[in-house]
Parts: sequence; structure tokens; C-alpha cells
Amino acid sequence: MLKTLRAVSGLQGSLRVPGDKSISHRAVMFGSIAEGTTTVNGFLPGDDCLSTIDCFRKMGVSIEQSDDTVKIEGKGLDGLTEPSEILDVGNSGTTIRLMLGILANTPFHACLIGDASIAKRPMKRVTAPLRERGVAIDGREDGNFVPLSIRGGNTQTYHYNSPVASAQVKSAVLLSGLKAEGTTSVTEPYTSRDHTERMLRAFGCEVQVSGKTASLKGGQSLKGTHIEVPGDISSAAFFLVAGAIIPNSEITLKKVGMNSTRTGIIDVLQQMGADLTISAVEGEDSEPYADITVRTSELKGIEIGGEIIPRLIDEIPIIALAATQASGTTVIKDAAELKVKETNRIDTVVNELKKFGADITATADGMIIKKTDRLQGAETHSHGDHRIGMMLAIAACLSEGETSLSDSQAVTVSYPNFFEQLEQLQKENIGV
Ligand SMILES: O=C(O)C1=C[C@@H](OP(=O)(O)O)[C@@H](O)[C@H](O)C1
Ligand SMILES: C=C(OP(=O)(O)O)C(=O)O
Repeated sequence: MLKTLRAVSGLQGSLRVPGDKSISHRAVMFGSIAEGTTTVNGFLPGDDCLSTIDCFRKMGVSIEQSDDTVKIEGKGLDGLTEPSEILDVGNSGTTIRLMLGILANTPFHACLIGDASIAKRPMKRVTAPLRERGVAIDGREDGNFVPLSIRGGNTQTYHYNSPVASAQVKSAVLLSGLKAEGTTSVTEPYTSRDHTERMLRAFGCEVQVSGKTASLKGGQSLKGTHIEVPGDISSAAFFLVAGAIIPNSEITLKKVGMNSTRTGIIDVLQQMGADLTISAVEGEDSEPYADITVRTSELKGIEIGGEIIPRLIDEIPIIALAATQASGTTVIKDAAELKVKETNRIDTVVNELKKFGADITATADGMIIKKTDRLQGAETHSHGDHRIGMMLAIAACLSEGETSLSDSQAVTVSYPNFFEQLEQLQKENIGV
């Protein structure tokens, strides 16, 4: 779908962003393999999480979903049934990689596919450790790409030293050890998001974390529970940046997830000089959250790299847009992981922002961005990548003249009501 967007005179108002995608996926997966009923509030009804529901239904799990509430009749890990159909994960890397970890425990055969973007994303990072611990997996190019097939079972003690800071890799390996004889542990170079560790505990499992190593003993079972999903900080990021860079703006985002493995965007915006007010953090014992208010700010360029990268990896497209409005130069480095997301997000960010006249250069592991006085409306394309689509829409709100955005519906992967909420903030602004 092609959307036409124009500059706005400011964004004002308050809203609740949709539920966290990472937490929503895990609530469905863990609820499915738990014994007893799990209920979820604040679920993200985006395409990716609906793909997760679809896959677990195909393994015999009864899941009722209506908007942001979900009820799952867990079958226990041994109760999943061999799917007679192919499990299609759509556009979702989290679904396929975490599900492989779960399927490493089950003795049946399953075949997994996804869309054109998933077909290009590397799966060896998960299939190699699972194979190493004895799981039968095959797929295109020696198990690196979909279609993949898996038959799990009979795993032993296993330690994996992950070369990448990836929560999908860490989670897949940990989950593959749920029925193992002995302990499964994963060490990563920098700590990635820890929703799996936190939520396994909420389902009654013991998970140890020591420095950059997470481990769990095999033979544990999950017990159905209730999960409250906070707002997704990765979705909030679009309005945090919009509020900071669009003149005459003040936006309050309610109940945004504040898990410290995800708050790199807040640290970066504060370092850049953004005017943010954060309410007292609640829910510290599970997934913390707070309300955040952002006001139009003078930003300055900074250097972003090292261990903060996994704490803001999905926010780099919108951080790049913020950097076009920041004085001096912003350098983003150590972010080569961007190349294996829904698109190569170094290339798509650089190529699309250049269309607006931005001064931005791709590097091997990031980008260098200098301030541009006024972006100019352009003909842009999401390339089917939700985060690129939303970043371009915010760029359009700031740019002189008209911007067209092709394939704008890609945003429904993580933010089904993004354009409605963007419009709501403009209406509030002009007092309609
Ligand atoms: O575990 C998760 O829920 C996610 C982990 C990250 O991917 P990597 O594990 O590949 O870094 C992130 O980019 C993705 O959006 C969600
Ligand atoms: C990379 C992302 O998701 P996934 O890996 O689950 O496709 C994302 O949401 O930006």
C-alpha cells in the first residue's frame, strides 16, 4: 500500500503503544508448552505474534486470541503433537529461532518455512549449536536457510559459547535444554535481552544468570500463569524520536517496558540531549515499565557502539533519523547484526535516508551521520521492513513537501495501529 505523508506542525498528546513483541511471542510459546492455562493481557496482535499463535495451534494447542488478550490451554512439552502442515513463521525471526529450540525437545518431525525475508536470514546460528548437541536438523545450504526440518529428543548437558550477542540464539539453546539430561548454558559476548530468563521463572522454572552466562537444569516443567505485557519500547522509540526532533511536540507514552536489557534507546537519547521525563518504574520483579514524556529538544551527535548495541539493536533505524537532526557527527559502530534483520538495515537505512537529502554513509558495521538542516520529502520504500517503514513515516513528518511510502502495510508486523496513533497525535496538536 502506498501512503502519502506531509510535514506536521507538531505532535502532542498521550498514548499507549502496543504490547512488547518479544514478550508476546514468549507468552504464547511458554504458555503452549506449560501445564495448565495461561492468560495474557497486553498481547501484541501484530503479524509476527499471530504467526507464533498459528504455529502452536498447528501442534495441537488451543489458543483463543481477541485483540490484546490471549488464553492458552497449555499441553506440556510432551503434549505437543506432530504438525501435519508446514509451520509458516511469516516474517518472524523470533518465532522460527525460538521454536527450533522448543522443537529440539520433541521426538516428532516438523518442517518450517517463512516469507521472502526469512528465506534470506541465517539460521545456522541456531541450527549449528542444536546439531552439535545431537538434534537432527536439516535445511537449505546445510541447515542455514528455510525450509528447515527438525526432529528433536535425547539431549545431554551442553554449553554454548555464542559468537553473537543474540537473544534468539541464547533463547533457542536454553529452551533446547528443557528436557535434557543435565544442564544447558550459554555465554554471549554482551548481554542480550533477557525476556526468556525472566519469563521461564514466571512459569516456575529455575534459571541461573552469572555475568554473561545463563543456564538451566533439564527436566523442569512449566506451569501455566498470567502474563501482563508492557508496551514495546522498540515501538515507543519511534514516538520518542519524533517528539524530540519535530518542533512543537510533547508526547507521553504510557506503560512502556523498561527492562534494562532494552533501554539503550533512552540512554542514547539522553546522551544526545533529549528532554525526557520518566515516571517511577513499576513491576520490577518481572518486566518493569514506566511512563515516558518527551519534548522537542536540541540534539547533539554522539558515538554509539560496544555493549549498548544489543540493548538498542532494533532502534538503530530511528536513531539514524534522530542523528540527521543532531549537531555534529553521530557514529554507529559494532552493529553488523543489522545486516541480517528483516532487510540489511545498514543499506536500507542509508539508501532511504539519502533520498531525503540526509548526509549519511554506510560503514562495514554501522553508519556515520551528519546534521542535515532540512530533510526534503521523497519517494521512499519500506522494503517490507516494519521498522524502516515507521522510521520513514517519522522522517516524512519532518520533511519539506510530500513523501510517498510504498509498502507501508509492513508496519503491521510489530505496530498494527501505528498510522492511526501518528494521526491521533497530529489531531490533538491542532485541537480537533
Ligand atoms: O529475542 C527476541 O525477541 C529478539 C531478539 C533480537 O534479535 P537477535 O537475537 O537476532 O539479536 C531482536 O532484533 C528481535 O527483534 C527480537
Ligand atoms: C529483527 C526483528 O524481529 P525478528 O528477528 O523477530 O524478525 C525486529 O522486530 O526488528
